[in-house]
Amino acid sequence: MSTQSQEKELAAKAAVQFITNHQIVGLGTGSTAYYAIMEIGRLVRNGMNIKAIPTSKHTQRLAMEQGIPLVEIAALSAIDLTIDGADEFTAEGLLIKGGGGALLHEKIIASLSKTNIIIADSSKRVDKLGQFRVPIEVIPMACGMVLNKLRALAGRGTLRQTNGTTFCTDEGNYILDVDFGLIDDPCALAQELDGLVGVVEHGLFLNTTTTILMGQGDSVLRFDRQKK
Ligand SMILES: O=C[C@H](O)[C@H](O)[C@H](O)COP(=O)(O)O
Repeated sequence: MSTQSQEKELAAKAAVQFITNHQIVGLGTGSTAYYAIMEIGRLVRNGMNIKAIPTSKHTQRLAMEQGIPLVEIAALSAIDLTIDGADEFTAEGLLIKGGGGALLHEKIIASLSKTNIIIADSSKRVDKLGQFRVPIEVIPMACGMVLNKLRALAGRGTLRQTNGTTFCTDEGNYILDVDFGLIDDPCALAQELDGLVGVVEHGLFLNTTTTILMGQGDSVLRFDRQKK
């Protein structure tokens, strides 16, 4: 296993220790969240009693394979704890997410969660967000219009493609991956993006994180931030 994978697994296993019996647990999406789902599956098979809510169809399939009991989001007013990955994070708890295209569900689940634990390997830590392009989920017919508007915000976007076809989210929307350079004021940018017609959601997660657990070599570093 590579060092990066080891760091992901270490962070994931450390996060799973925060789960207690009878909790509703949000399950993130991506290669780091994968390790958390595997560990939760193991604990459930050993008798842990929780219900989980997945952040994507992919995670839903994984959780079902692991025998993790699932609950519908419509049945919930709050989620106790969510464990999810990130594409970039700062020690202050600012994130870029959506590299896997699940940002909309992830943001909904994060906003419902009393505690959000982000798990990552050490390559994800940055001083300033923006090296990773910001994923923006858009209504397909509004793509061209949104790309033009983003240019006015100094954002250079490309429509996400996978294996030669346009990537579609679980909701049937498209993703624009947008380069804003290093982002001096993520809150101001998030406000601009929130105001763009045709944008469904964006990958700037600025006030949801409670704690970040980052694998580094053989250890796990913890960064805490209070949810506003
Ligand atoms: O849409 C995907 C999610 O935001 C992921 O949590 C994020 O892309 C990190 O994924 P990974 O753990 O595979 O780097």
